[in-house]
Amino acid sequence: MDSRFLGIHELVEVDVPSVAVVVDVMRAFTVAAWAFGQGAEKIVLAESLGEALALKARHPDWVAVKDGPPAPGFDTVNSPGLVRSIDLGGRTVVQKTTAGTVGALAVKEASLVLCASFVVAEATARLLRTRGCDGVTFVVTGEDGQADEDLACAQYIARRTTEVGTDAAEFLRRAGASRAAGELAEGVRQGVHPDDVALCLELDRFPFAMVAAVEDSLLVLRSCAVA
Ligand SMILES: O=C(O)[C@H](CS(=O)(=O)O)OP(=O)(O)O
Ligand SMILES: [Mg+2]
Repeated sequence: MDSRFLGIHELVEVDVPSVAVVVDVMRAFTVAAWAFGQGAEKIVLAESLGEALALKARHPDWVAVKDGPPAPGFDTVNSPGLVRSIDLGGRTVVQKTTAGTVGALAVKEASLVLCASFVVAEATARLLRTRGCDGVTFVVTGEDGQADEDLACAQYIARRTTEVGTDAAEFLRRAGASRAAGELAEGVRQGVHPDDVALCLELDRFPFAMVAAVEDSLLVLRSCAVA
């Protein structure tokens, strides 16, 4: 399998990828996986805070999530430690964050878009294996493609797709030593639960992959059971 690792801004220089894996470990796609774990039916990835609020206004039963501090109109923030205690059974979530949701929207034209983090790493690799994907573009969403928690996770999934026995330890160590992990632990970022970093480093917490596709002009993320 040919893998390339690009930041969001580098995507404008390449053709639309056939298969894209958008990685955001801290915290968008760890939060998304927890939302599905808590029963969410689907997650709409919003283009802007304004669109998220407009969708929430149109669908008051939807659960609106943003990163950073809490804000009027939003139900909660982009924190796995907080989302894990919300019952989302059958609900639609609308999520807007700085990096993860932006990265997914940047590749929405790809034939297959997966959103990933360590909590769904093996399921993501298994889906790539079963689909027989030979060229995969990994979108490293954080820090213009330099975020080591995202790059480490992307490299781990890429390796794991072809070498099933790949050990995660060194990749998880890098993520735990990343700038994002430090900022979350030190309280630099807002909307944080004390367990967030540990939850983002919980390998294969969930058995499903997460597939994004355009539905009625919205980019919708759904969990996908992988045999
Ligand atoms: O919520 C996050 O961790 C980040 C945003 S910030 O760096 O905390 O402001 O968003 P994400 O898109 O999940 O990387
Ligand atoms: Mg991030």
